[in-house]
Amino acid sequence: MTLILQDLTITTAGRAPLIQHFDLDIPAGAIATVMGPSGCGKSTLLAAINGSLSHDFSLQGQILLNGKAIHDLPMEQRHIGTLFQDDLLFPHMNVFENMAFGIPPGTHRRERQLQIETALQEAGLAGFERRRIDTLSGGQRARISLLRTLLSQPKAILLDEPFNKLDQQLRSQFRQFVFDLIRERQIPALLVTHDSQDRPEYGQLIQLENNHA
Ligand SMILES: Nc1ncnc2c1ncn2[C@@H]1O[C@H](COP(=O)(O)OP(=O)(O)OP(=O)(O)O)[C@@H](O)[C@H]1O
Repeated sequence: MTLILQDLTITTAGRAPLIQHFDLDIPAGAIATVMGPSGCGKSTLLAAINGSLSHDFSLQGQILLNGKAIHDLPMEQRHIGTLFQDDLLFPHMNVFENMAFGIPPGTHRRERQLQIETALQEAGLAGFERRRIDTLSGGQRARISLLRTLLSQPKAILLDEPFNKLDQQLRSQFRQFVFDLIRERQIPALLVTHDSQDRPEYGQLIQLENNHA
């Protein structure tokens, strides 16, 4: 699986292009990092990739996932998982119910149960199925959120500052957990961050400028 961005230009009416002639090639299991000042277009770039770009923007160029052009497909057909600063879990539901949202519809009940159980075991959270989200620690919630994304079998993962709300120690633990799973599953990933410590030791670094001021 590879994610390739080819000659991407993102514009909005009446302003200089936000992103211009942008190229990036992310092989399976690699994590590329995008950094840059506030407003330079990091989140907009991710939105262009996962199909949630606002209609205020226009996009030129190509986005290829495993060789297939996805830039004209609706979000649900792109198979891209995104993790945000907020874990977007439903606090009053339990872990099982939250994780079940990640599993493709039509999956048999027993199979769904097995997938959730296995994922929890691998993450050191065996037996957490019936725990309500609002009784979990920040680190546990972060892990559940990543597991839910992985259950949807994404072909690429976008990380939009997902470590931001965690304190220093949890932050480095969760970062390692995310990086290890991405490498293990051989999924291409794109990380957006303000903090150079969030970068994996390997992978490209792309510095965006603020062209849009
Ligand atoms: N719907 C929109 N229409 C027009 N301009 C927009 C829209 N949404 C965002 N922008 C502008 O696009 C630019 C890029 O925003 P974006 O959120 O991608 O930046 P960012 O690099 O992710 O910033 P931050 O680090 O603060 O999250 C900003 O100047 C923002 O004001």
